[in-house]
Amino acid sequence: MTSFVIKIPCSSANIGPGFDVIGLALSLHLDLHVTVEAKPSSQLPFNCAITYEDQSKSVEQISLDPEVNLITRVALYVLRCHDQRAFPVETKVHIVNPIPLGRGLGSSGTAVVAGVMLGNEVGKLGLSKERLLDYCLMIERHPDNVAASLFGGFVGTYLNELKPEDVARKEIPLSEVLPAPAGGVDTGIRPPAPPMAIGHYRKFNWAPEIKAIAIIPNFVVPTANARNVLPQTYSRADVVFNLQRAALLPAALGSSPPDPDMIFLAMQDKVHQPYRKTLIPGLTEILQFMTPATQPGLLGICLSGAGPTILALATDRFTEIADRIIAQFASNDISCQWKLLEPAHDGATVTYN
Ligand SMILES: Nc1ncnc2c1ncn2[C@@H]1O[C@H](COP(=O)(O)OP(=O)(O)O)[C@@H](O)[C@H]1O
Ligand SMILES: N[C@@H](CCOP(=O)(O)O)C(=O)O
Repeated sequence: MTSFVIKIPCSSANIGPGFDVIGLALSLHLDLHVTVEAKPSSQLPFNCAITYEDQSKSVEQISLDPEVNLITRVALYVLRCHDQRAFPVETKVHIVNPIPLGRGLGSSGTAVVAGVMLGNEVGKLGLSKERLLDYCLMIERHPDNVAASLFGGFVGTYLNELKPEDVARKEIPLSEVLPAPAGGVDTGIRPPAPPMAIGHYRKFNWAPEIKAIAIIPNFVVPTANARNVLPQTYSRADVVFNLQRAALLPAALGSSPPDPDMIFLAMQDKVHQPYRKTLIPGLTEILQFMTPATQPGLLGICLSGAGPTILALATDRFTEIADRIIAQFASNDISCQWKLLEPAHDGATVTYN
């Protein structure tokens, strides 16, 4: 028997102006406890049995069918790109998930990273993390959250300009990458493997004094919906506004001691947050009602990923800051939980028992 644990941090993407570019891995981890037994005890679909421990108090039921569950479906995609049609006999995957679903803390990106790591490990494929990022990008398609979860820390990401034939392969519909479940039947179709080097990342410094407060409202905003409210085109003024702030952000968050006014300014955004206010009651007020001048300890506030979670960066007075944001949500009859998190510098790890 082989057994190992895959650990993946959640993420907060964008950090204000870095829409689809900047991500931060945070200290809330999805764990997969995996065992592979050489002898089958029963006939399992695709040789895989899933158990799921929800520590996130989400209402959504996560499927335990390996063809449907996002993590095992992604693992099967990676395996099938390498001519392995199923998990090795007999794979047991126990998922322990404290990341709230659909709240902007990268639960789906973390699950996709978990899937590629799982496929790589059980298939003994020996793929590098750089190559695994290609597999993630065939599914998630924006690199900010998956690169943070895979590599850890505070990252800037970009997509490479690919050759025309590779562009076509990268843009293959998701339904061909992750085909609809076929009711336990193996269709034998080999899915499209990703082109090489779709995306890349660079780690930035993070000042050790800066902590992340995640204020998590009790409602879901699916990332797809939050992307659908964004415009197709932007004014030059809004693009320049974001470029100016995104260029400052890594230096602002990497400098010790932190400069609160510089960080607050560098976390402003005109590309995604103003449009997402239609999905998150009170968002505009929440992003503006306190500043480092009016709240000691505060450095900056932004939407975490596609929301609805709010990320407040701070050096101290964490409870006070969280309580003030929670009170703002409460004025719109929205209740929240909150967590004090730190950057997770290690990214996704595998530990053999
Ligand atoms: N651990 C998991 N296992 C299986 N599916 C997951 C897991 N985490 C997230 N998902 C899927 O991803 C969806 C949330 O994705 P998304 O809308 O992108 O929100 P988020 O901001 O949390 O990533 C969930 O509704 C669920 O279907
Ligand atoms: N850049 C993306 C990030 C989505 O992150 P998630 O945590 O909400 O999945 C976006 O803003 O749409």
